[in-house]
Amino acid sequence: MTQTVAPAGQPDALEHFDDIISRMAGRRPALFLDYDGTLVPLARRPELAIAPPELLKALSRLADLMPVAVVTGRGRPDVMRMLGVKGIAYAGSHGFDIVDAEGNDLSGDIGDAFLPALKKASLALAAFLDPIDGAFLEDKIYSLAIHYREVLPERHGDIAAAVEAEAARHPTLKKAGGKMIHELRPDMEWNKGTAILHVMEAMGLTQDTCMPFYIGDDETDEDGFRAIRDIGVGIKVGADTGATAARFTLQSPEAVGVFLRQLTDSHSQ
Ligand SMILES: O=P(O)(O)OC[C@H]1O[C@H](O[C@H]2O[C@H](CO)[C@@H](O)[C@H](O)[C@H]2O)[C@H](O)[C@@H](O)[C@@H]1O
Repeated sequence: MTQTVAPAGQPDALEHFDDIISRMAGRRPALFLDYDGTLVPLARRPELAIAPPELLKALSRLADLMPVAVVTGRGRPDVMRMLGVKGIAYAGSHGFDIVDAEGNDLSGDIGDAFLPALKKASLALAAFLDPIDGAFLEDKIYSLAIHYREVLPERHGDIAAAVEAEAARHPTLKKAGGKMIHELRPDMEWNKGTAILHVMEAMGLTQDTCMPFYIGDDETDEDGFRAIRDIGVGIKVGADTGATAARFTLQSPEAVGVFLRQLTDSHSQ
């Protein structure tokens, strides 16, 4: 099932832009984009990872040319507030909360059975983290992020243990990782990859007529790269991408911006 390839140095998507375009072979692109570390650089706290106006403009232009969806670990209302771009789909909480470009719900009640456990875990972990300098809980409704980026390293072990213990108390939840965060999520086979395929189906985007791109930077994005590996193009963001199922890389969110502009230009002619 896991289809991660060795970090032998995936080709750079900007250097191989023409090759990527030629893979479309007459199909229409559909663009799936992660937010943190992909569209915007990582910051000390979630509210500081602000999308610059030129990014908002670029996404708006892209949305006029092709289907665009942001697929993020953030809560959907949060990422919609951060971007505010109309005409694109938003999948929040790793795909447990999705609306299409017109604002129609695409996720139904998929995560609802997990809400009582998430609420209990949220209250318990918020109380545990409260006295720890720099630690905080981000409640994203269908998942929880426990942030420790600003915490002294000697407390990292205590935080990881507390999250493990809370996960053990709730068999319907599972612990996952991220960049200086732990997460608690519903323990079911639903992730960014299944969410992308679900959005494609809901929007009538078939692999005969459409080639999906997924651009992301983190371990949860690997699900997205695996899901589209045989039908589209996965691009991992970062200078050191490690083992990944993505076929191409981009060095930074800035390089993502350049790639998006080139994609716009190549489709507006
Ligand atoms: O799927 P993504 O869009 O990449 O979201 C993943 C997580 O991103 C956010 O946390 C990360 O970015 C923060 C702001 O730059 C940073 O402070 C934190 O250390 C990173 O892990 C977000 O807050 C999480 O909810 C997302 O799951």
